[in-house]
Amino acid sequence: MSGTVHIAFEELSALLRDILAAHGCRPEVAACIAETCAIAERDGAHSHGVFRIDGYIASLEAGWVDGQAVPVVEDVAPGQVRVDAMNGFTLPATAAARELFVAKARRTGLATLLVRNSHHLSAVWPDVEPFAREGFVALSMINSMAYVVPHGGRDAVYGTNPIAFAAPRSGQNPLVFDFATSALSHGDVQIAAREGKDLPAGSGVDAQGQPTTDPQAVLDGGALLTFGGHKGSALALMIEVMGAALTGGKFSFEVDWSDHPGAATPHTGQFFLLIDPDRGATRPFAERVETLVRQLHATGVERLPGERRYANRRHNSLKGIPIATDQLARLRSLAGR
Ligand SMILES: NC(=O)C1=CN([C@@H]2O[C@H](COP(=O)(O)OP(=O)(O)OC[C@H]3O[C@@H](n4cnc5c(N)ncnc54)[C@H](OP(=O)(O)O)[C@@H]3O)[C@@H](O)[C@H]2O)C=CC1
Ligand SMILES: O=C([O-])C1=[NH+]CCC1
Repeated sequence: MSGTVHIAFEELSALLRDILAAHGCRPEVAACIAETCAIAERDGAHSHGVFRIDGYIASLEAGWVDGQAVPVVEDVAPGQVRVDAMNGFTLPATAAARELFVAKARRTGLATLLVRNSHHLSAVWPDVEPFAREGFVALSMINSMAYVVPHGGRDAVYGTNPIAFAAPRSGQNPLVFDFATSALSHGDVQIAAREGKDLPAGSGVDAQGQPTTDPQAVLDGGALLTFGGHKGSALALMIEVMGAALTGGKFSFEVDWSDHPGAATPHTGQFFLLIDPDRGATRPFAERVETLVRQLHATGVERLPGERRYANRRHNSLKGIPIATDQLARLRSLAGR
């Protein structure tokens, strides 16, 4: 049986960077994906941590995504930036547009960033949290691949379509949440299948459209449901509109990787909105957010979204990130070490 070791964030990030570089990513691309993947592992978001490295490699090896792509940034309006990721990953595309995007939001009070022709396989809160640390309210949405049946429909049309939100707090880590609009993320279904665990009732259907709690039945031609019935379904709909129709990316149901067996990175689009709260009517905004948080605590709320991740971050930054020894050995061999 494999034991567990603890590894420093920088060491894990460097290891993942070497793996991605060894599989065809240029250095800047490898660096930003490795960092986000290591952040997810450090903060305890295992569905989008090192477990995803095989998906990145599979998409690169299948020729589905271009690890060498150089994104093209377009300055289209006073409050709007577009990026064509050129069939590369989303993270380097947003990194390339970041400076212009932030400058526009500062100048005009708000700005949108529309990324298309891009592949996203990571957790979404690392995309928005840094903006809140710079004082912005940030929102992001991404559509993915058709794994989710719309409420009232028969077949999968939507992706697991996550939404992420971040806002500054006064003297505290930003208020952050992000989640899939499906009952579960596809990553959690894969992990449940690997660990031989059942899914919660009401999260998925099998290939015949019958309710199932068997993760393998969901993976083998079945589908997920949206969370919260028609309400989650409406959010998933909005994310298709914002992530694909608005950005110029593909709808989740248009992602066709049948010619690229093994590919695992959805080729769609990502929407970002930044708002400068200093242009709002409440100043200081972050203090106003604290008034709400105090009321939540007063009514007995002990856990705000994001707090588990911040606690994991504090702990694992001190003690190291736990990782199974056989998984670490495998990562080292993938890096050619
Ligand atoms: N790139 C992509 O296309 C996709 C990415 N994803 C990513 O997968 C990850 C997991 O998604 P998902 O499984 O839906 O999210 P989770 O259900 O794990 O978490 C959802 C959010 O709710 C918070 N939360 C969870 N439980 C509680 C609680 N009891 N009280 C208060 N807050 C709570 C979490 O905070 P905390 O983390 O602090 O617990 C988090 O912000 C996300 O990071 C998402 O971005 C998902 C789908 C597609
Ligand atoms: O877990 C998930 O649902 C996904 N993660 C990246 C694409 C879809």
